Formats: sequence, structure tokens, C-alpha cells
Amino acid sequence: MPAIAYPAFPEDVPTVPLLVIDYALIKAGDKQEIDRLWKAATELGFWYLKNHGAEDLTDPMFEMGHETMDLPLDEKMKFEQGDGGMSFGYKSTGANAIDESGQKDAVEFINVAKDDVQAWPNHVHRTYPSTVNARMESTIQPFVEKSLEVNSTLLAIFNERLGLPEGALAAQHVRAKQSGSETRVIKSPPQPEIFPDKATLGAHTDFGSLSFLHNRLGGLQVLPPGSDGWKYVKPVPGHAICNLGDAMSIFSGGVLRSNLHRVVAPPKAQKAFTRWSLVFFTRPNDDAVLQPLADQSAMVKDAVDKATPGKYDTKVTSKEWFARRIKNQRVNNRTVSSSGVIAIRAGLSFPALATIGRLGLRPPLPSYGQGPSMSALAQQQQIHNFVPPQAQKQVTLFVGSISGGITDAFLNQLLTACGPVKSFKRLITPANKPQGFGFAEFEDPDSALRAMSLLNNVELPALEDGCVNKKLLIKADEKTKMFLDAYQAQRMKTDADEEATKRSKSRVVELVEEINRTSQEASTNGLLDKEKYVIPPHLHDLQEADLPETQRGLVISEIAQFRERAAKREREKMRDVKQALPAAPSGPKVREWGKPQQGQGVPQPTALGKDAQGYSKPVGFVKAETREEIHGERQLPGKTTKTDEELEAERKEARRRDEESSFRDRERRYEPRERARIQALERSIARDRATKEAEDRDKIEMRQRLDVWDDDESDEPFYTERARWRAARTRRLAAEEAADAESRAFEEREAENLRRESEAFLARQMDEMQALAEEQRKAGMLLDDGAPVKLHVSLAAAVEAAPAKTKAKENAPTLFGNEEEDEEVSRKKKVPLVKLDFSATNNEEKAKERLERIRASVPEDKETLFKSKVRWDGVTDNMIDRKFEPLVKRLMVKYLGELEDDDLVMFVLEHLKDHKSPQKLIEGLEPVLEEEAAELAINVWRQVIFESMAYGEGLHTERMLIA
Ligand SMILES: O=C(O)CCC(=O)C(=O)O
Ligand SMILES: [Fe+2]
Repeated sequence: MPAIAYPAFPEDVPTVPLLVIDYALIKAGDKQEIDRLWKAATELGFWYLKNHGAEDLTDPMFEMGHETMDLPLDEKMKFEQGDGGMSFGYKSTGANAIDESGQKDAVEFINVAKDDVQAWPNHVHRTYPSTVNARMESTIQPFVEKSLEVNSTLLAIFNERLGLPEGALAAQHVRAKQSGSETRVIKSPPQPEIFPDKATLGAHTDFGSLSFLHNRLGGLQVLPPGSDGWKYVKPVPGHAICNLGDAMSIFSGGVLRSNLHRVVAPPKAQKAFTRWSLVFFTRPNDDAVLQPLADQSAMVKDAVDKATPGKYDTKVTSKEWFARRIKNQRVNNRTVSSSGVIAIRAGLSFPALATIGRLGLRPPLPSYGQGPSMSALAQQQQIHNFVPPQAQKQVTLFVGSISGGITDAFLNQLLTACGPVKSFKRLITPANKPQGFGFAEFEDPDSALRAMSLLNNVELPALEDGCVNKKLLIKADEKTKMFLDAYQAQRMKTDADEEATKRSKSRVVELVEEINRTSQEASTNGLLDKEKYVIPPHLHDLQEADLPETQRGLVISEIAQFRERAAKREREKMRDVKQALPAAPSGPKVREWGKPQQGQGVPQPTALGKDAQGYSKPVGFVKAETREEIHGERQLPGKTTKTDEELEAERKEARRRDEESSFRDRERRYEPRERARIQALERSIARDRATKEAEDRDKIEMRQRLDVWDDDESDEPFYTERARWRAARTRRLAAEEAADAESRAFEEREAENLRRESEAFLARQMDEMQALAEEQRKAGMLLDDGAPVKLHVSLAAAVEAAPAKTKAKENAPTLFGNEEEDEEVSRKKKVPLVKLDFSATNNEEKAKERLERIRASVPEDKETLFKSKVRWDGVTDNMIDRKFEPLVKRLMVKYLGELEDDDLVMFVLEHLKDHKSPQKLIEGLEPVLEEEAAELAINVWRQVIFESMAYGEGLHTERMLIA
């Protein structure tokens, strides 16, 4: 196999400097070199080893690895190590967990037992794939021999430096005795870019005594004591990487260090390549008891005396301990299956460790990867500024992906099964239903950790019509996760913990079974219809995507044409009106918002449309007396202007009516929109049903065809009876064509229906809009080009302040269906009505400039921002879906990382669609985002205000974002 030319290991990534130990010097007894080895072994537990003599033996081992991994998966799976605690054999990708939440690893490897290599062609533990067998003598035996030699040489050095009697460590590692010693070739394929830091092999300490590792590409990382993060170990050609495992740390009472490490994707340019690594693990004899050799060494005794009593005393044999750790890293041994049945991790209690447990220290017990180790604890304890995470801290977890209809009461039970829960909070949707997610605050980290490992991915049945079963998602945010990791690394698991976990598991199983039964009974009794289509709450607008794909183009073009026709009609109408009117004598050409118009002495608070008889008053509700009153007032030309209080009261009243009317308007538009959406959905359901029926028909037809097919002679009528084959083929083609024609006709019928329906719907809506527009226009609320006018703006410049009110009232009757237009109305219409300044809009550059100016003027400080006026008519549901959704999504990812579902995003969008305050948004998000809730709300609100301001100026923001 030709050697691959890998890109060089990058210079600009954080690496840990390892001491380079010359094996030749060690063997020759070089005192200085032995000192350096000792330093490396006691400080970091990792070092490079050169001149080890295995240089030429590694390539053939990698080749064996390639050959093995190239076998078909089902062949490799015949040799899978399984979930029973055996390490030897093939480990498939994803079979091990890399962390407590059960994330799967991304490596596959082949482990060959030292015992099987030595016994070849006989077997001690198991058989291996043909590719392993083929190279047993030529490749594997020489490598294993050399590795054993190197490691036993190093062990002898440690034996001496620990002051142990000669052969003490060797006695724990007897070649002829059975042990967990093995060689391993690991394959890590290139990883997706989106998970640059995801471990392919989880953080762990090696379980055994000594590991002899050969790397070509980077990816191995070490967490050095006292450091602030993971550091790469740079692969150096010809240099092995050696490290100590937990067994040596235990034998030496913690004098020797077994350091935490993991594997991630190779750095930078190397990441495009498949990473291969090769290890030989020397592990103690199966029957060796894992405890400090204190009675044989003063140094070890001294270390043990100084340490917490019993800290390293596992009192289990190497075989037992090893099996437990292997078992514990298997994904299958730690997950709750979707049926709610938890695979029991047999033999995972640790009675002998009770003593250490009581002391509140962490045992060398499994958790993830190959399991954390005592030395990892020791290492942490030696870090000066290491602050042990508090056991009493409350921990809040995100509980998402909750199936519809699952109650808070049930969730509380489920969560409490994992430990004391201080609170479980779920937000309520605008439809007054609980959201699909919530937040559970646990009294202590252990309960939270149990919930993460026991409840994540548990499938709960949907208890509501039209809902699907979902798998729970239990997640900690970044900060909490860091805390929990640190807590766990420090935490000592005791028998009591194991018991608690067991109890929790069985309670969870019980609850899940119970709820499944309830759901089952409900559907059997017809109380639950999961097939029923329920309109999802987020469908607030008829979206393109809501329309059936086959008819989407048609409907959209219909809508466009309809709009075009309507606009044309509208333009023609307005032209007629204008032509009928004499030119405005002195009306301002361009109006400026918010400023009194030319010729106006004072603002006219009772301008048309804001008057008691303004546009907002429904036609039918106008009482005769009111008219009388108006006419009466008209006959009193000398009436003086109102007092300030009266004006203010009127202003207030007008504002209230504005709001009421805008609400009614919204309500009015909402209904047909909802109707249309429901119709679209119903059509889509009907179409799906029809398709399904057509498919079923086809199936039946096909079966019938096959039934009549005379194939007694041969499966291949093509060869035996060409005439019959042709006839059959013709029949089939004809049937297919007929089916096609039928489905085309069906589609056409559907399209025609849809076209008619959309036409009718749009006509209805247009009528409504026209009626409204008419009202508004009469009230002076609408421009001749159909653009809305700001309500607070006073009208007709020529109309004088004082009589204006009276005149407005005079006009009032005409607003309500009185056909004859009096002079005042004519005058009002003569004024070129209210004209938006479109000259800038036409000029793209200017519009952009204005938008930029608006953008720069959107307040940044919370207080001013939240007080700014929102123009919800400019922030439509459609815009919220189109523009705010990606924005909110991005923000969520920024604060919480990738989320499995969009519940939180939906929550924000619905909040906007409900026109709720930013303060409420912060309150809603605080349980998840804590102080970042305000930051997110400000970001979102700045966009809302930006849109509002732009809308107020008649500008389209298009895709422009505030930030
Ligand atoms: O692949 C590597 O570099 C390290 C592998 C490792 O740590 C292990 O298999 O225990
Ligand atoms: Fe390792």
C-alpha cells in the first residue's frame, strides 16, 4: 500500500509539548533519560518515545486495519464486540457513547487480544475477520511482541523508581497470563465541518497500564493539568506516543499520572483525510486486584497515606473492572429505548467502592469514553485554582420535543423520577396550549444528570388528535453543560448513586409504560385520532408553501392577475374621480409627515376621520339624532372653538377609535384568510387521500394482473412466449396510460376547483377591501393611489382651523352612504389628497440612503427602543415568517447552539404575531436564555422598529436587516 502524503500538522493550533524519550537510552540504563521519563510519567503521563524498534512494524498493521475496515459491514459485524463487556473484536461506528447524554462516537476499530495473538492458530477469547487471521503471523505477532517488550521495559523502570521490589509490576503483567492487553487499529473518517470540536472518540483515561500509540494525523488531544483547554498532540514521524493508564495510577497510589485525552477531527488541512491510529494497550492480568502496592513500596505507601483513605482501593479484579467500563461505554447499555424499556446495565454496581464513595471522591468508574479515572481526579485536585463544583447547585435543563397532549403533571412525575425538581415551567402558546418545550429546575446536579441520561430520547405518545409521538430532548445550555461536566469529573459515584439511578430507571420505565397504555386505550376507544389533521399553530398566513405543489404556480399567477386587474380598476376609478373635480387651488404638492401643512394655522385635532363621525363609525350605527345634531350644529356658524380639555378628550376618544377600528380591520381580514388556509389544507388532504386511493387501486390492479399472468412455465414470458409477453405489455401500458389520464383529469379538476375558489376568495376579499378603502377614502384616510394615510395627519390644507371641525361634521353624513357629495367633500378631494413622497422611492439610491438613515436612527438602548412606536401594519405575519424567522433562528443558534426543533423560534415569532410587548418576550425567554433573553429581545425589537419606521416613510426594507 503506497504511503499517503498527508498535509503537515498545522503550526498554529494549540499543542502540548511532550518530552521526547529515547528508548535506546532507557534500555541502556541512561540515568538522565530515566529521570526525564519519570518526570513525564509523574507530571503529564504522556511522552514521545523514539528509537523504540517498532518503526517498521506499524505500516503493515495499518494495512491490516485498512483491509479489515474495507470488509463489508455485515462481515465486520459478525465480529462485533457486543454489549457484554468484551473489548476484543470489531467495534462499529457509533456503538460507544462519547458523553453522558449518549452522543455516539464516530470511529470504528478492530481490537485483537494479546492472548489470541499468542495462542494463534488457537483462540483464547474469540475469532477474528479473515483479514486479521491472514496477517496474524506476518504482521500482528511481530508488532504485539515488540510492543510488549517496550512496555515491559518501561514498567521495569517505573517499578524501580517507585521503589517496588524487583518484578512487582511484572507480576501484575505476566505475558502468559490472560489479560485485557490488546492491539487496536482505529479508523476515523473525515467529519462534517459543522462539528469541528465534536469528539470522535470521547474524553477518557486509558483503563490499562501503558499505551503505545502510533499516529500519522493530528486529532489526539490532551487536557493537561491546570490548562485552560484541550491541546493537540502533534504526531512526529517515527515517534510513538506513550501514556499511562488508570491501573498504573492505582498501583502507584497516584504517583503516576493517567491523563484525560480524546480524539477530534484532524486539524485544518488534515481534516479532509481519514485518520488512522494504532495502539497497543498493556493491561494487568485478569486476576490482578486493582489497589495500590503500598505494602511493597514506601513511596506508594506514603502517597496513599497522604491521599484520602481508600481513594485508590478498588478491590475489584482487573477483568471485572475492565468489563464494566467496556460495557458502560456501549450506547446500548445506557439508553432508554423508544418503547420505554431501558436496557439494564448488568453488573454495573460497584459494591467494593462504597468506601471511596462515602468519602465523596470520584472512583475510577465508568461514565463515558473509557470512563473517567481516579488520576483525572487527582490531577484536578492538584490544580491550584480548581474549585470543586457545588453539589447543591440547582440546575435548569431544557425539556423539548414534548408530544402533544402530554401534561405538565405527567412531565413532573417523569422528571421527579430522576430526582427532586424545584419547578417545571412551560410556556403557553397563543392558542392557550402548552408549548412543546419547557424548563425543569432540578434541586441538584445529580438529578439533572440522571434526567439527561435517562429521559433523553424517550419517546412519549401523543395524546392529542393530529399529533405525532415525539422523543424527549433534554438539554443543558453551554454554561450548564460546562458546570455539569466539571461536576461529573469531580463527582464520586457511590453504591447509593447506583441504587438511585436504578430506582429512577425503573420508575421512568413504569411511567412510560403507563402513558403508552393510556394512549393505546384512548385510540382503541376512539378517543384519540392521530390521523386527524390539525392546523398547526404556526400557520398564520396562507403561504406559498401551504398550497399544493402541483397547483402553486396556477394559484400564484391567478392571484397576481387578479391583483393586476383590481389595481387597474382602482386606477381607472380614481382617474374618473379626478377628472370630475376641478384642480386644487392651493394644496400642498408634497406633504411632510407630522408637520402642519402649508396654510394651516394650527393643527386640526378634529380633522376628518378622527371625528366622532369619522370613517371608523360603521354605517348602520349612525343614529338619526346624530345627523340631526350635526345639522343643528351646522346652523350655528358662530360657535366658538372647544376648550383644550375638550380637545384633549376628543383626541383620546379618536385614538381609542383608531385602535378599535384597526383591530376590527385585522379581525375582518383574519377570517377569510383563515378560511382560505383551511380550504387549502383540506384540499391538500383530499388530494393526498386521492393519491393514496389511486395507489391502492394500482396495487390491486397489479395483483390482479399478476394473478391472471400465466407463468407456470417460466418467470420470463419474454423468452418463452413473445406474443403473450407483448400482449401483457400492451395491457400494462394501456392500464398505466389510463391511470395517468385519470390522475391528470383529477389534477385538472382540482386545479379548476382551486382556481374558482381562489378567484371567489380573492373577490370576496377585494370587495371587503374596497368597501373599507371606500370608507377610508371618504374619511380622508386613503390616498388616490391606495396607500394608507397616517391617522394623526390633518388634512385639507385650505380648510381653516376653526370651521374645519364643523365642516368635518357637515361631511359626516356623506361618509355613510349619502351619495350626494357636497362642496366640502369636493374640496377635500380636490386637494391632491395626501401624497406620499414617492420620488425618493422611485430613486433607488435615495431610498437606500433614507433606509440607511432610518437604520442608523433606530434606538439601541433598551428603554428608548421599547418605547418606540411599532407599526404592526408594517410588520405583517408574512414578513415575520419570511424575514424574522431566519433572524430569530440565527440568534437562537448564537445563544443556544443548534436546536433540534424550532419551538423556541416559533415562540418568538408567535409573540410578534400577537403584537405582544418586548418586555413580555424577555420574560418568556428568560428561563432559557437568562440574561441573554434581553439581548435577543433587543436585537429582534430593533428590527421591528426599523421595519415600523421604514413603513411609516413608505419605504420597503426588502431584505435589509438592522444588524
Ligand atoms: O487515536 C488516538 O490517537 C488515541 C486513541 C485512544 O486514546 C484510545 O484508543 O484509547
Ligand atoms: Fe486512549
